[in-house]
Amino acid sequence: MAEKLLMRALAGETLPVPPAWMMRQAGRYLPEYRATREKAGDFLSLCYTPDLAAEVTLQPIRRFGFDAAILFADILLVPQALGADLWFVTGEGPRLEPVDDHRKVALLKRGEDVHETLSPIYETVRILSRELPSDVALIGFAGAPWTVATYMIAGRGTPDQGPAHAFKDGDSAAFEMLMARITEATIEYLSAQVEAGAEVVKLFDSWAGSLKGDDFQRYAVDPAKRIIAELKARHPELPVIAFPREAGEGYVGFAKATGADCVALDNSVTPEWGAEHVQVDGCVQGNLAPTHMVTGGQALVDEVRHIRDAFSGGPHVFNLGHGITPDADPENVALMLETLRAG
Ligand SMILES: Cc1c2[nH]c(c1CCC(=O)O)Cc1[nH]c(c(CCC(=O)O)c1C)Cc1[nH]c(c(CCC(=O)O)c1C)Cc1[nH]c(c(C)c1CCC(=O)O)C2
Repeated sequence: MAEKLLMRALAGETLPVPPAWMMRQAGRYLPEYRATREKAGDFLSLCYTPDLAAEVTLQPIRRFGFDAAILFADILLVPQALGADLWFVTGEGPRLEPVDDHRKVALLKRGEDVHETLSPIYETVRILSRELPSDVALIGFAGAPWTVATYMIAGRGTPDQGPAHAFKDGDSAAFEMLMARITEATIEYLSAQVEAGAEVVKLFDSWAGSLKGDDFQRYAVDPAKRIIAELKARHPELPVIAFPREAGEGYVGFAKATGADCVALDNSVTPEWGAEHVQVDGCVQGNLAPTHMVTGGQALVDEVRHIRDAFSGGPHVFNLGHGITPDADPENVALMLETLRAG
């Protein structure tokens, strides 16, 4: 069988039709997701029940025929595995026991100890690698250390990552220790996903855009570089997608600086800019605005063609610029794929 389209694009091949998948493709906009989540009881039980997590991973593949499946889990399972209590408040989002001083950081678990909590996730990956259609690639993932740290320090999502910036600037030794603990755990977690059958991994740095100047190098580039180097030492063929969301100028040279095989772009940059400044170094992923999945129509069709054409000169993985939202219409997802593949 010819190699999977996603693997070919990540290896640097320019394809006539790019492979496509969507961030948060298994999610609340799908009635079948909501039904399975109900069966699990709540979001975290869904993440930790391998049969059900595999089921929701497969739902968008069956319904739409994406070229890749992304493991169903969450970036906040790593803090939980490190020992910080995690829960989700319906309609509000995640809550964690804050890790906001030196003592609490020192009490976190180390590296390989995270497997105890995370082993159900590896079982989900094993089920998926058996059950996915042979032409669909399986993507594993984790949060990048800075983004994970922002939730751990504040104990919740924050609009400007203020508590994390204050901790970084106020107690840099404790902050560096926290970043190191998350980095170690992330290497172990992603490596175990690969051993279980993930073919690609993606690092989500959703809040990279709030790191300015030297901080971007130290807390977005350097940890990604370390994680990627260690993963590639253990798994030399493994492609890695990095997503330093809203990095702006920081996207330029990010692949070279970190060793990532593909850089995912959010929709604050134009595809023309991305082609000129980022795709010159290799594969890019992105970058349709998620709002098109709500509004649809001719604007969606035009924008899918625009993005496809702008990136047609090099390796490209078609995706949204951020996750699909719960108010999206599944019909628009089908229209997006049909437009993309119609040439
Ligand atoms: C920051 C972040 C989180 N989680 C994630 C990120 C990075 C990407 C991004 O910036 O969106 C990543 C993530 N979260 C989820 C996945 C699964 C795979 C996928 O389909 O993309 C992935 C890759 C499932 C999820 N993670 C979450 C849901 C919704 C939970 C539900 O069913 O109620 C899903 C499907 C919950 C979650 N998880 C998180 C938040 C802030 C929330 C609450 C907000 C929300 O509800 O959308 C943390």
